[in-house]
This record gives sequence, C-alpha cells and structure tokens, in this order.
Amino acid sequence: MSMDRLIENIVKTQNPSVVGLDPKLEYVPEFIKEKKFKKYDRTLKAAAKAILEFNKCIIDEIHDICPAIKPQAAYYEMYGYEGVKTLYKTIQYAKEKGMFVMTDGKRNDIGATMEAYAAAHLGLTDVGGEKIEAFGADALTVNGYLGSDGINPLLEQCKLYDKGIFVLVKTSNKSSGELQDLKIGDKTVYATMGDMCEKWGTEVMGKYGYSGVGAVVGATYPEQLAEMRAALPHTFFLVPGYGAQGGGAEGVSKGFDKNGLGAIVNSSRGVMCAYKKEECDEHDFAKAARREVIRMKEDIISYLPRIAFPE
Ligand SMILES: O=C(O)c1cc(=O)[nH]c(=O)n1[C@@H]1O[C@H](COP(=O)(O)O)[C@@H](O)[C@H]1O
Repeated sequence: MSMDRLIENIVKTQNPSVVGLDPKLEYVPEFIKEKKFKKYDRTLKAAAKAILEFNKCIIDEIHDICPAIKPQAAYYEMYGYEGVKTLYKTIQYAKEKGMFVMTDGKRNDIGATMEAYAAAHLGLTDVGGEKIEAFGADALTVNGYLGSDGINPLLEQCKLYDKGIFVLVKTSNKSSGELQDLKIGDKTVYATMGDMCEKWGTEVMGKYGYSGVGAVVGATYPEQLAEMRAALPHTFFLVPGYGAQGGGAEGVSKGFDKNGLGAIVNSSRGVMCAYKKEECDEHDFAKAARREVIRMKEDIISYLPRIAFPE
C-alpha cells in the first residue's frame, strides 16, 4: 500500500516532512536562468528547462534526508506543455532517487472524468491496448466535495497500482472556514469530509494502520489538527502551511500519533527559497535547501516522542 511506502521512507530518514517543488521562475537562481535563456531565448522551453535543472539539483541534495516531494501541478502548467514535461521528468527523477512523489493537483470532477485523472496521475493510460504510465506519481491531492463517485475511480487505481490520495479536509488558507467550518447538524463540513476519508480508506488499508486515503489538514489550524487526529485514526495527514504560511512545529505536532507517524508536513517556498533567506551565494541554493530541510526536520521532531513503526 502506497502509504506504507511513505511511512517506510519517513522512518528510514527519521523525517516527517515533504518538500514542495512549486518552482516559479523567479525562485530559480539567475545563473541557471541565464544559461537557459542563452540557449533557448526567453521562451517557455527555457523556463521549463531552468526549472528542471533547479528541481534536480534540489532533489540531488535532499533525497537521502527527505522522504518525499510534492510538485504542485499549477507551477508547471504555467509554462505550458514544456512545463508539463518538466513535471513528468521531475516525478521520474525523484522516484529514481527513492523518494515518494505526491502530485498536488487537487483534482475533482464527475466519475467519468475522474477516471481520466486517475489514469493520468496514478494508474496507466490505455493506448490501443498498450498500458502506459503517463505521470506516475505515488499519490495525488484531490477534492472530495463531489462525493463518492468522484473518489471511487481513484480508489480503483490505488488498489491496482499501489497508489494513494490526499483529500482536502481542512485547508490551510485564511478563508477555509467560510465553508469548511459550517455545521451540518452538530458536525462541521470538514469533520464530515474527514469521516468520508475514513470510510473510503477501509477499501485500501495498509499494514501500519493507515489507509491509502489521506487527508489534507493545514498547519495553520492546530486545534483542528488535534481534533482530526483523534477522530480519524486510519487517515494519514498531509499538513501544508508550515513556514511561509505561518504554521509552526508545535502546532503541527498535533497531527501526529504516539509513534510520531500519521502526518507529513509540507514546506515549499521555505525550502526552495532558503538561499534567498540565508542571503548566501546563489550557486549554493541546493545546499541551502538541504540546510533548511535539516532545520525543519529538527524543529518538528523536537515535539515528537519518536518516529517508529507501530509495535
Ligand atoms: O494540498 C496542498 O498541498 C495544500 C493544501 C492546503 O490546504 N494548503 C496549501 O498550501 N497546499 C499547498 O501546499 C503548498 C504550500 O506552499 P508554501 O506555503 O510555499 O510552503 C502549496 O503547493 C499549496 O498549493
């Protein structure tokens, strides 16, 4: 089960965090951009090639200390088909290095269309009987607000190809409460969505007590993290919002279980732009990313009892 592979990577690296690769061109050091502009002019191709080099350098520096990456599709789509090619190559490169890859697509649609998303990102695409991997991530972020018929096609691919999904439950943004905190009877919308994740997850249980259906719960809402951890014992959390959005280590610790498992904390800008914050030589950007990954890991695990497989 895919969440088992993620947990094994977390225990191996003793690091419950994921690096978000959301690479706007402005985050890429000038020396890389200049090189690509010289070769390809100021084109989408140059941007996509610069981003690929940036990503690969970061992956080279962090793959031994970080269990996973989370490329957000929007930052690749922004550079057109060349950008989408870079997304594919980034996923493949990280997987070759043993990292778990969660594509952040926040996909959602009716069942028939979700079948297409599921084939694209998690399963295989049928080309005249030939089954081909299109993107090949280990997991995908999705929006469950269309209900079960939007999620079932993903579960099918999860079962067939050992993949996972992370469903939006309580998002990290400021206005998330406008809808998600409303009550249906005596239960909030986000808690109701959390219950649905537990239910969907029963079809894809893993060996460490967590299912292939995870939930996104923002680092900016520690109380809700604690509430959801208690309510959803089999649901693994993706926790974005640490660092750049103001979430801190003590707050995110509420999303973990007694073994220091059950959650993985994302930081994107914090790691990608660490060299800017440090004001170090831009040639040192990947080493600065590594330093930030180590700092973030130490920060988070200082609030956890341990990180170990359940006894
Ligand atoms: O699904 C997500 O990853 C996500 C959900 C959420 O509630 N909040 C959130 O920030 N994210 C994503 O997590 C990343 C956060 O980036 P930084 O704020 O730069 O660390 C971005 O890729 C967001 O799209």
